[in-house]
Amino acid sequence: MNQEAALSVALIEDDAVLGRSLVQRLRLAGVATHWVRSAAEGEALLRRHRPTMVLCDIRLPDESGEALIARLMPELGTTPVVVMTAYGGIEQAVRLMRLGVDDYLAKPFPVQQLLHKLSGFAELQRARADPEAGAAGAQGMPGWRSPPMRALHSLLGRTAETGVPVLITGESGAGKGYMARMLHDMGSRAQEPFVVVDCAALPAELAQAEAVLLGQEGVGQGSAAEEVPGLVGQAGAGTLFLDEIAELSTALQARLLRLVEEQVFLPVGARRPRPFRARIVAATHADLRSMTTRSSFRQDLWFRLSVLDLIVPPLRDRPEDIDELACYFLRRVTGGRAETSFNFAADGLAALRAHSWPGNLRELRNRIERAALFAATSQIGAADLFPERSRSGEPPDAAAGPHPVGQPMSSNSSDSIEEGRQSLAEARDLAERQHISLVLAEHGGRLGDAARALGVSRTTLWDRMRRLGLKAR
Ligand SMILES: Nc1ncnc2c1ncn2[C@@H]1O[C@H](COP(=O)(O)OP(=O)(O)OP(=O)(O)O)[C@@H](O)[C@H]1O
Repeated sequence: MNQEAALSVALIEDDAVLGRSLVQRLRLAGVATHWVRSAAEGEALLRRHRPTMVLCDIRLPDESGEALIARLMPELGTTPVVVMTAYGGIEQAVRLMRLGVDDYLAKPFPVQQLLHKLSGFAELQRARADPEAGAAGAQGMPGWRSPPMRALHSLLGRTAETGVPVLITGESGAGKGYMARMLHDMGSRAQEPFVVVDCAALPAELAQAEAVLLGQEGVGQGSAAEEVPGLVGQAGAGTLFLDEIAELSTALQARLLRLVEEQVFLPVGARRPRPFRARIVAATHADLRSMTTRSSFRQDLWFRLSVLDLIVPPLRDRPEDIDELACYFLRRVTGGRAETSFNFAADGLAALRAHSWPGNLRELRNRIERAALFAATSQIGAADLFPERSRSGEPPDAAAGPHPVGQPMSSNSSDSIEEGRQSLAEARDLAERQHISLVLAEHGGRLGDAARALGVSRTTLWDRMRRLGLKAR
């Protein structure tokens, strides 16, 4: 390992023999090691010292390592935590990783394994500290600071190499698609195709949908007849990502079940099934479990898909991630010049932290992109990010025609209405237009979701939009 002198481990282990031996071996490898033997001492150590990595035993004399970590996790930030366990096996490891633990070592383990993990974490920390770092750095991986996201990251890492189906659930815009892509990129499938199936956009007619999904044999005439591969075949040995899986028709659910259970698929017109080698990752914001009780989703398929159930928490449940994500989106929109061209004013950051983010990361990204486009100064403030809250709105621009939904409405002051020129009806329509437009943008233009968020029926929303001159995207 390089730069060992800079590495340090906080070791919390009550077993004197193992503790002494680990200290010796780590010091020999040039790793500064602080060893304590109880949870209380561990807590005191971690409050005054931030190591490269925390290595903690699960059974401690005064408190369990699990309880200690659960309590300290919010303060540990991005400091990696590895637990040593002789008991419990995988169930315990999964529970610990849900707490935010980064990895575990089953006793007895070779010290080389520990050193390997340590150097990996050190590499990640260097990448995070370096703004020019690549995919593993802060630019490539923002929003993983909070305990639930750290836990998810650990789970992704552990399962990236396995082929088990994964079901990703979470609110709209929380990052399910992003997570699916990460799972693909983290394993050896990264070199293989990542094929997205938007289940909501498959043709309504079964034969057409089957052809898109499974492919079709004998397309064309006579000897020129050939097989047109479907999305399933195109996935090869990579990942087949089934987005919005709850939208899949009952007939296609049956085809998918065969794919998952038997690892084969039959293109339209083919006599012999083809082998299926890709990993299936499905995502939905719907509650599949309750759909199975209403028989709108097959229970057997749900069981098969949810071997590993990853829940992406909504942004409001991980406030620790907001600042980093906001800076990341700002850097992206300004082509990496955030520090020199744009910055968040204090009230801007405070407003971002206080918002409840019903549209999750998509809403955050949209608001920042819009603010960077329309902000009057290089300091992005609360009014740039939440223009709908400011008293002065923008005038309905008759000449511009209907405003496309999902795109921000201008908050440019030159467009704003001069005080006293608006009738009450105009002011109300303007506020309504802005609000509907924003909620639709937050929900990716999906009328159903936006209607739910606005507390009206789809038809009412559609009517209002028509009357206000708003067009669906
Ligand atoms: N950890 C992350 N870091 C950076 N950007 C992210 C992260 N997670 C999500 N995003 C971005 O946030 C936006 C929304 O994410 P994504 O499309 O994955 O959400 P989703 O949960 O799949 O939404 P939907 O259910 O509406 O399809 C995308 O632009 C995505 O690139």
